[in-house]
Amino acid sequence: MSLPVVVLSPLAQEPRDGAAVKRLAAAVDRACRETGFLFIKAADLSEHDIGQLLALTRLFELPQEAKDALDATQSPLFRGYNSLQHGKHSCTPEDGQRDAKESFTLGMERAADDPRPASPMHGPNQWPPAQLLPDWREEAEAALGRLLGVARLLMRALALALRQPEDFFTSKCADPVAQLVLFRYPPTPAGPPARGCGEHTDCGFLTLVAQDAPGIEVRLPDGSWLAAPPIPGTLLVNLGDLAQRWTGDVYRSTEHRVVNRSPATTRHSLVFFCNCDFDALVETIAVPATAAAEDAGADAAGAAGAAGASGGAAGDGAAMAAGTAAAAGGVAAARSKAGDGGGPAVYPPIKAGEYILQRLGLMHV
Ligand SMILES: O=C(O)CCC(=O)C(=O)O
Ligand SMILES: [Fe+2]
Repeated sequence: MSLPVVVLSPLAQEPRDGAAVKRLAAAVDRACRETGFLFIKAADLSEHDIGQLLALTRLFELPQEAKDALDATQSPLFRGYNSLQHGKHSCTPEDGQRDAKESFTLGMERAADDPRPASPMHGPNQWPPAQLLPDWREEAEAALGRLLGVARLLMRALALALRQPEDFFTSKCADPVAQLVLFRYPPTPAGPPARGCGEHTDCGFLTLVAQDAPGIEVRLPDGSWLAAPPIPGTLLVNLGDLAQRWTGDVYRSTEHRVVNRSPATTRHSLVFFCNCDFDALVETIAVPATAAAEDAGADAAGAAGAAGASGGAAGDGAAMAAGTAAAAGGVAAARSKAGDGGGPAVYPPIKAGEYILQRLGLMHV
């Protein structure tokens, strides 16, 4: 078992090669149903560009007191620095163990006079002083923009994979709730390797990871762990719980962890957690429980559209109940299964930002 590498360039090319776009959407669909993990390659993000993104982790080379001056606990949105010794690190806080890593979190800013509706998850970052890290802020702001561009390309692929209009997700991501987190995981010179990031699922929509050394591991359906070391010129992508919820549990948000098993190499990563606009409504999409055969794609798309519009169940025999749920005015607070046959689940609609806020609250308190 290995994770696929999906090349997104057919979506950025004009004129479109329809067959290549269809193959790309099918590859994304398959990966999202299997593990929700894949590597992506985007034409305007070269290996050199990814190296430049990772160069932001030079922040960790600042003297400890300069990093402590940016402590995340000073920030209402918990943005800034988390130290190896004192910070709150754990993605799995309930087990009381601390993760062996430093991190630095940035998010989307918004000027006080911005005319858009307020978003509780937009706000000021803590920036390292320019005299200590010249150009760092400009590079970090550019990185946010670049990664958002790649995430939007991926969203278009996902929308096509789900047989939705191509702008289904991008139209909900004009000014998304997003965070960029830099990590530094120390090596393990002796003894059992320390846990860098406890096993967890991501709570949001899409996660894009640039990494310079092995360490991240993905839980496979049989319970074993698959290492996902860096592939030059690619980003590792995984779907979070919001994506799983959106697709009625058909697409997977899979557990993963980080363990730096190297005795000598420090691992750095740059992780872009991309969600949707704070007010974007996430309503379960009608997704066939089983993938349509590639050459039957057009037929399946037609069936999916019809099922969504009429609120019925159709397609390749899989239950497609999201339309039904919407027509019935929503479902009970708990998830409900579409029939007893183990078809896609249906969740009540929720605003993306509220969902993330709730989940991050759980992660960080
Ligand atoms: O550092 C990484 O590669 C991934 C970290 C991670 O899974 C997370 O912070 O959610
Ligand atoms: Fe994660």
